Amino acid sequence: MSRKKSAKGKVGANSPSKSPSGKSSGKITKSYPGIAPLNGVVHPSRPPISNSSEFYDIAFKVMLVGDSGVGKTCLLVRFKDGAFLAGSFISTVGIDFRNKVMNIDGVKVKLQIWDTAGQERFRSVTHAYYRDAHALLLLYDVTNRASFNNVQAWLSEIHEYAQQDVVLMLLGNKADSTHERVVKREDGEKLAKEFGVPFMETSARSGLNVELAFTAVARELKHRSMKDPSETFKLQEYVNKEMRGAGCC
Ligand SMILES: Nc1nc2c(ncn2[C@@H]2O[C@H](COP(=O)(O)OP(=O)(O)OP(=O)(O)O)[C@@H](O)[C@H]2O)c(=O)[nH]1
Repeated sequence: MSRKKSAKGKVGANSPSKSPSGKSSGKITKSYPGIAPLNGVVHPSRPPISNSSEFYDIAFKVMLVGDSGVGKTCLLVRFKDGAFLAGSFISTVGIDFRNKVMNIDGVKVKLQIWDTAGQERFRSVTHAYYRDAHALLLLYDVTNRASFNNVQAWLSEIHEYAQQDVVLMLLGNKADSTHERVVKREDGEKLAKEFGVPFMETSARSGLNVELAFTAVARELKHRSMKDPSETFKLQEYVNKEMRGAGCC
């Protein structure tokens, strides 16, 4: 698979966007064409529009944020294509997205997942996208202490630019890198607890918890949008239960 990332960085310029794998994934505009109205308005299996090729009932925008190199693009590619982008690291330029439709208890939930550039120089570009995000996955790299130390700064940024009720989850990525690990799982758990954010470790390389992270977010968003009082959903409890079930951690 090509390791080439989107290299346009012309957000709002209506230039065709390239996915991390080099495939076209649609146009980048701030009006997000092809996405259902905000706050999870339910559509009776609406037909595909714009660049989406699958039917869905509800759609949400999810953003991946965190320092450069923590594995945002790799996590997205693992989730979308089930593959790992090995090889030399090429930083994302600007912002890009890919769609995935998930079946959550018979409801087709479409996630439009935005992969942002972690580099400081693109920060003003990504700020513009926070406001429309329904969920944010904030990543750090368990082999990079600085990326963990920066989590607090990312949370401040999120509080400043994102919606107040945005679904948020902290992910400690590269959990496969046992020898290079410098951030313990307990440290991630502690920090997450401190800020009241659900947490889990992931690995884009091995696939550990990647599907689970997106499924948990999709379930939370679906639950919120359906507002079914008979059903309660607690993201962290769901994640813990699923991980125990999988014999993990
Ligand atoms: N061992 C290991 N390496 C990973 C994992 N995820 C990503 N990497 C590697 O980390 C490097 C950076 O990954 P990217 O996904 O490009 O990082 P990013 O967060 O998108 O970086 P920016 O685009 O600069 O924001 C690449 O060399 C990947 O191969 C993982 O789970 N395990």
